[in-house]
Amino acid sequence: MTDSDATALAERVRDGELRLYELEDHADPDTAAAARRHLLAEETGADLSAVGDYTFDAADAESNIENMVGAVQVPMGVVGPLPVDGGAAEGDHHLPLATSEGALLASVNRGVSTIRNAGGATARVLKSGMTRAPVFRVEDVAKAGEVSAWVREHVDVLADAAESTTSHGELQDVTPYVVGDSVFLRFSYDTKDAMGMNMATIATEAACDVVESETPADLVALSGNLCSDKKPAAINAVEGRGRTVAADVLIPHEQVEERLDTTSDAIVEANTRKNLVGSAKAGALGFNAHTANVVAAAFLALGQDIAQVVEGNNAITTVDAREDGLYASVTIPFLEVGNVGRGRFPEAFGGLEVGGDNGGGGDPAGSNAEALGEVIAGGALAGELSLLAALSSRHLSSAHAELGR
Ligand SMILES: CC(C)(COP(=O)([O-])OP(=O)([O-])OC[C@H]1O[C@@H](n2cnc3c(N)ncnc32)[C@H](O)[C@@H]1OP(=O)([O-])[O-])[C@@H](O)C(=O)NCCC(=O)NCCSC(=O)C[C@@](C)(O)CC(=O)[O-]
Ligand SMILES: NC(=O)C1=CN([C@@H]2O[C@H](COP(=O)(O)OP(=O)(O)OC[C@H]3O[C@@H](n4cnc5c(N)ncnc54)[C@H](OP(=O)(O)O)[C@@H]3O)[C@@H](O)[C@H]2O)C=CC1
Repeated sequence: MTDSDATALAERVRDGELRLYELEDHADPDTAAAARRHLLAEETGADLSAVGDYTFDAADAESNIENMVGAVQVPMGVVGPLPVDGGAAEGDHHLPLATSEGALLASVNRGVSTIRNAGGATARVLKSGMTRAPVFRVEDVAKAGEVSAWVREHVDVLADAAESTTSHGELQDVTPYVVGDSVFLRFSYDTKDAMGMNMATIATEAACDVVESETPADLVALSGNLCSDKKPAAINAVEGRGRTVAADVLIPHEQVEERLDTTSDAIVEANTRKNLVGSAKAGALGFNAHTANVVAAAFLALGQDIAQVVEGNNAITTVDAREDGLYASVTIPFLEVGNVGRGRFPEAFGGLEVGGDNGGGGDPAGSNAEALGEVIAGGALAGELSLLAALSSRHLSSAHAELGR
């Protein structure tokens, strides 16, 4: 690619000959991106040289982005080693976290070193199922009842149709929900080592064809918002979505005092009044301090779908001053993670292995993605412990003044 190629391409857009989004039909993806940067810089006066200084071939991102201009760079750090005794994860793990929030990594790292010193975290994926819930229109509630009954009696027929579109996914169940003349069918899939949103959507569309041909239901929208993707929703908090994962640890009281500069009782009171009572009064769906910080930073660093952090924030943090130590847990009802699939854009993060191996070779199938979920849950637990400690020892603002400014 030469700059003159990009400039010439930009000229053709400016002259109205080409549309901005069709430049890859006329030049290689890197030149197309350069032409868009040229036009954007000209219009805005912005210096886009850093945006254009990316290290991967733009062609490798073609299934991840449209109208590409370049790449954004976010500082990435690492916390660990975090020992995780998981259902899938085992041993010590380093968790990369990408963020622009000063003090966050120091805090999570403090929680990690406290957990490590106490012998490590235990973690388990308690349920796994990626959901897609199309909405259908019917004549009336009598027909809605008829469609629901048909669906319940023909899950196997729907599974045949759905599973014909994938060589990995398995339909677990289909649950009908009715509101007047609307019927929602919440399909849940075992997506193995993939996060599975594309898989579930493609498979569900095939199943919808069967519902429309066999029942009086007419499909209105392939996603009826009861899935519920990228929106905080109680159905996910109760039923789970993606991986439902929990992590916990028991920290001797003296280690709480030595490493977190506070007491177990102070942490318990802060969690009760803040994460439980405060969240309840706020009408929050999640009862935690900042699990979204760790989920977002891990998703960014590991090429997950960053919009699905919405779900990761609906965690519940519990702490209890037991006789033999401070018991702490984080339960994340829906963590949508995967180790395989184009959506992860491995070129961006260099295929860092976290939890299980990168890719789809989990044995049993799905265990790589489960291990990733367990390590992220362990990181979220570390972040909860450290922030609760900082709040109860009154170090929050000083930490951010020192590290975040
Ligand atoms: C900042 C600290 C950790 C100091 O805490 P400290 O105890 O003074 O730190 P320390 O120097 O004694 O080191 C203790 C451990 O911290 C780690 N550590 C210490 N410094 C670093 C560093 N530079 N880089 C990496 N790791 C670091 C490190 O692990 C070290 O242990 P070691 O490994 O040496 O045995 C503490 O004051 C703290 O955690 N404060 C809380 C800050 C925080 O959690 N911020 C993020 C959340 S704020 C937010 O976005 C959410 C919020 C608050 O709005 C949500 C809500 O509403 O609640
Ligand atoms: N479509 C939508 O409505 C939405 C899509 N997304 C996007 O979806 C993407 C994630 O969806 P996802 O389906 O995971 O991604 P991909 O479609 O990118 O990849 C998943 C595919 O990888 C294949 N595969 C290969 N090996 C394995 C294995 N061991 N386990 C499981 N699958 C394997 C499967 O193909 P096969 O099925 O052919 O066997 C599977 O469908 C992200 O980019 C996200 O942003 C997010 C929200 C909504």
